[in-house]
Amino acid sequence: MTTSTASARPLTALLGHLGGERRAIVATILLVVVSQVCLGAISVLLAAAVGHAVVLRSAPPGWFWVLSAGLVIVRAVLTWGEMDASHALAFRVLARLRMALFDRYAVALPTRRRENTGRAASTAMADTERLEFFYAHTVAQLVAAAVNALLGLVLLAVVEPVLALVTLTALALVLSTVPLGRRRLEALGAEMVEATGALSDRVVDVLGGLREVLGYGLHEPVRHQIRETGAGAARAAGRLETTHRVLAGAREAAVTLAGVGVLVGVLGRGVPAEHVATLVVLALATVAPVADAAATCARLPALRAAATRVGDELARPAVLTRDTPPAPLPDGPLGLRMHGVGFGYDERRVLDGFDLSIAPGEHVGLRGPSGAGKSTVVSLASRLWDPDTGSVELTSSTRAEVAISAVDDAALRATLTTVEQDGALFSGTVREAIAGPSTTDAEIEEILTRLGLADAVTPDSHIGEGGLSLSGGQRARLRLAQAVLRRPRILILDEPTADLDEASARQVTDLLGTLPATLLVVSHRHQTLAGMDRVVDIAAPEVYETPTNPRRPRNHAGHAARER
Ligand SMILES: Nc1ncnc2c1ncn2[C@@H]1O[C@H](COP(=O)(O)OP(=O)(O)OP(=O)(O)O)[C@@H](O)[C@H]1O
Repeated sequence: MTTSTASARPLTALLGHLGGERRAIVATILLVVVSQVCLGAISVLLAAAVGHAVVLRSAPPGWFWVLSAGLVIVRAVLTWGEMDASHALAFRVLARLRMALFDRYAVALPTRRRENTGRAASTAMADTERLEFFYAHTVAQLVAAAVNALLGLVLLAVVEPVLALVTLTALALVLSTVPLGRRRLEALGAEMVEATGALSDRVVDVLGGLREVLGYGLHEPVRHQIRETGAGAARAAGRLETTHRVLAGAREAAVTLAGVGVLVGVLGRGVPAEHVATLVVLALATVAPVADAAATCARLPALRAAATRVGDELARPAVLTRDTPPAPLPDGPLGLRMHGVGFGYDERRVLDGFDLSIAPGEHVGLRGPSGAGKSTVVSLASRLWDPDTGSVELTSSTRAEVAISAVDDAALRATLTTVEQDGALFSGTVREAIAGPSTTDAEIEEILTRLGLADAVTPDSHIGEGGLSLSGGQRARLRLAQAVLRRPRILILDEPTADLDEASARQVTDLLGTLPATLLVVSHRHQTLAGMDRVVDIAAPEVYETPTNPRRPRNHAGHAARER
């Protein structure tokens, strides 16, 4: 669910997110304006040369060639510079818009509520690409057409006011095509953006669930859905193109009218024959760029729809807030305390007044019925989301507690590592997938051995996209290895042994028992929970089990007695 900013000027509103690029946009506009005027001047000079040669049967004077050659050189340099500048600007605009969106997604988390990420992806990828072109090229084109038209009209008015009047009429006709189909273009543009968003949703869904498509034989229904959604997008695009073509025809007619009108005016007013071509070309050079700009304006509704979607995404309410300045983390072992935590997805409450306190260095298990909210506790304890009520704090034996929301994000991630139930591994080698910046191969080999993976993979083994070439249990253990190699002070694990056989689960439990980190482990498996100092039942958090792991030396003296 997004909150619409409903900005009346969505394209202008996004300028606020382009920061330093506004200067570059102005510079590109200046380049394009001068380049456009040069082009107009070259066309008019050539027409003058032709008129001179055909009617007077003589070559134009020397200054003419010098001026023409100078303009051609200036235009060539400007075109080159403009291409260079506007391409670079387009990339930077794209990067800025995407970074602004990703920054917002990082605190607004579309996945927190059951939203389809395809739409967010479509906005971040496709809409931003449409807009990149607008800020880097279109604005400059519109301004250049306006300046060029103004100069052309002034020149024509100086030579012969009637010609300026005829050209002005043609310009008015060209411009009248802009509001002409506007409502329809707006509706069709919004429909097309909506339809391509829906298509993106479907495609992202199917790509994410390819195995299910194969496993359940869903080819036909999936194909049908994509075909239908694609056909909807194609129909919207088709209607949009037809409207554009009709309007383009009207604009061509207006440009032709300008040429013919000026020709008639010139002939009627007895202008010398050698100037006829010059004046007709001047009129055409005045009107044609405006016709191109009008064609661009006709595409603005689709761009406005894209800008509205980007603006809406950027206005998503944050579910993570950042305190500034960030609070420093205490040194030494850290504990974790959740106090009176309440949380719900949309209207549905999952946690209400939830309390959990883990002493520095303590290993705590969390269990409870399916759907009771254990993974939600993991997300809140890891600060992937913020609670609606209550607090989550990091505690230390030497300093006052620090609200987890007050800790700088990078410092928090270096301190607290979470292994989620369905977490992903990146493709590449085992080393690339699991090693931290200073991890040695010896450390990787040691942990692979301890987790029973050394026979299956080496640091150089390729694991495929998302670890596809591994079994589910191997993937789960590699994700654990990745977390352990980061040497976090707090490690939070959601079902680390769910995919494992007894022997592998025992290896994991044994490894966890030797970790100096503070541990919170969600599990349904008795054997895994038995390795913890203490187990909390989420359904009855006030009832704490007695320590189940006499093998592990307790390094959090006093805490357990206090809790029980
Ligand atoms: N992203 C989400 N959007 C909306 N509701 C959600 C979301 N994630 C979980 N829920 C709902 O919140 C409730 C708690 O889910 P959670 O995954 O925390 O339970 P759990 O105790 O970890 O379950 P399990 O043991 O089955 O993994 C469930 O009813 C679930 O449907």
